[in-house]
Amino acid sequence: MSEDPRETPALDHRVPDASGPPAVELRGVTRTYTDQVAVRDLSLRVGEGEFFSVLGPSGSGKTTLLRMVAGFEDPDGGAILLGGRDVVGVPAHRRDVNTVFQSYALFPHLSVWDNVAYGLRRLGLRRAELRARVGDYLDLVQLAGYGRRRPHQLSGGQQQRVAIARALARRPRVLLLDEPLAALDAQLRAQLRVELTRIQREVGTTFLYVTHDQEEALVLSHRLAVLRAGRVEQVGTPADVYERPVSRFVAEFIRSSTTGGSNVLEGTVRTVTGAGNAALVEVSVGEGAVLAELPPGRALRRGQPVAVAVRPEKARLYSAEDDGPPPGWSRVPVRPRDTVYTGAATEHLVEVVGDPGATPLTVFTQNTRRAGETGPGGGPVLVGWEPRFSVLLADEPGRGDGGAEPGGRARPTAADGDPTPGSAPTPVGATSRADVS
Ligand SMILES: Nc1ncnc2c1ncn2[C@@H]1O[C@H](COP(=O)(O)OP(=O)(O)OP(=O)(O)O)[C@@H](O)[C@H]1O
Repeated sequence: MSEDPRETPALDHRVPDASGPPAVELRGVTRTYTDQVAVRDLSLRVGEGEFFSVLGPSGSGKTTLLRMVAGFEDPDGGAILLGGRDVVGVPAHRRDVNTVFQSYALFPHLSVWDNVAYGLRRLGLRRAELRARVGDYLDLVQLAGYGRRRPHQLSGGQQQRVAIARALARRPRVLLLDEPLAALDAQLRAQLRVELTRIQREVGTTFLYVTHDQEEALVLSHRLAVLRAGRVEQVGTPADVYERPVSRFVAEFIRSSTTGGSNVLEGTVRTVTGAGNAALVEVSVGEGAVLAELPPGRALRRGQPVAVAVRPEKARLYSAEDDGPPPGWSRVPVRPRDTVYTGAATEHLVEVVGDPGATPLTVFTQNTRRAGETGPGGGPVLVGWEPRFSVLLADEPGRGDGGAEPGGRARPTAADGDPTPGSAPTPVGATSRADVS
C-alpha cells in the first residue's frame, strides 16, 4: 500500500473516479495447485468505489482469486492490475490493498485503539493526526467508547468492526474482505450487513468481497461475479443475476432465503412468433406451454430442447374454479404435491402434468388469509406467469440438441407439433433477432 499520509479529512478516502482505470482488473488469470486448477483464465473489472462481490460455491476459487489480488499468491499466468498498474510480483505489503479475514486476525495483547493504530504507525503520521485518525475510524464502525478494551472483551461482531476499522484506517485503494461475516450468528450477520453497506457508502473505498452466501452478495453489492469451477459464469447487478440468470447454474445457485432458487422447466421449442423486441418463443412443457421473450441474437429451431427458468414468487396458482392465466401467459397444468406454511407465505410444491420426470415446481403465495382458511376452488390445477418472467437459459456444454448437462435431462416432451424424437429439428417462427437457424 502507498505510504502517503495525505492531509485530507479522515473519511474523505478516495473520491471514486469512474473515468479512470478500474480499481481492480484481472486479465486471463490462472492459478493451479499441483493437479487442481483453482482459477481458470479469469477476467474481471471492478470499478473505483464499487462494492463488488465474488460469489460461488465451495471450491469455486473465490479465496484464491482474493489472495492473488492481495499478493499472498502469484498467478501462473495473466495480469492483475490495481488502478491500472500490473502488480504481479509486487509483494503484498507494497500493494495498495488491505484485507479483512473471517477470523478477524486482531492482536489479542493490544487494545482496540492500538489494534487500529498499529497499521498507521509506519505511515509517519504526527501524534495528533494518528490519534484523530484512529478516533475517526472507531467512530465509523461505532466503537468510539471501546478503545481501551482488548479483543477478548468484545463480541464477535465488534471484533470484526475493529478489523474493518484497522484495515480502512490506512486508506487503501481496495479493501479485500474474505467471508468476513461467516463466523457470526444469523442475527449479527444481518446487522453487520447493514453496517458494511453504510461504511462502504460513507468511505467510498472499493470493496472486493468474497462470500458463498447468495443473499449477502445480493444485499451488499453494487455488482457481483458468480464463480463456477474457477471461471466467471455471470457478472451483473444483483437484479441482473437474480432476474436474468444466464445459465441453469446461476438460476439454481442464486437463491433467496425466502423463496429458494429458480424453477427450471425443460421442454422443446414449439413456435417463435413476432419479431425484434416482441419475439416470443413458445415451449412445450408437459401438457402446457411456457412463453418466453427471445433474447437478442438467439436462434432456435422447432423441436430444440431448451430450459426456461422462473422464480417461485413470479408464478401464480389457479384452481379449477378460477378463470386461469390470461391469454398470452405461460400456462402449465399441474397437480398439488405439498404445501409448506412459512408464516408470511405458503410454499406450494406442484407436479407438472404430462412430465412425470420433471422436478416439481415451487410457487410462493402471500398468506393474505388466516392459516387454515382455504381459498375458493381447492387445490391448484394450473400455474401461470407473464412471458417477461420467463428466462430462456443459454445452451450449456453437453446440452442443446439432444444433449444434457451433467445432472440435467434432455429428452423431447410429447407435445403438439413436436417433431418425432430423433428427427431433424425444423426452423420455425419469425425473423430478425428471433431468427431461427
Ligand atoms: N493451497 C492449496 N493447495 C492445493 N489446492 C488448493 C489450495 N488452495 C486451494 N486449493 C484448491 O483450489 C480450489 C479453489 O479453492 P478456493 O479456496 O479458492 O475456493 P473457495 O471458492 O474460496 O472455497 P471455500 O468457499 O470453500 O473457501 C479448491 O478445489 C481447493 O481445494
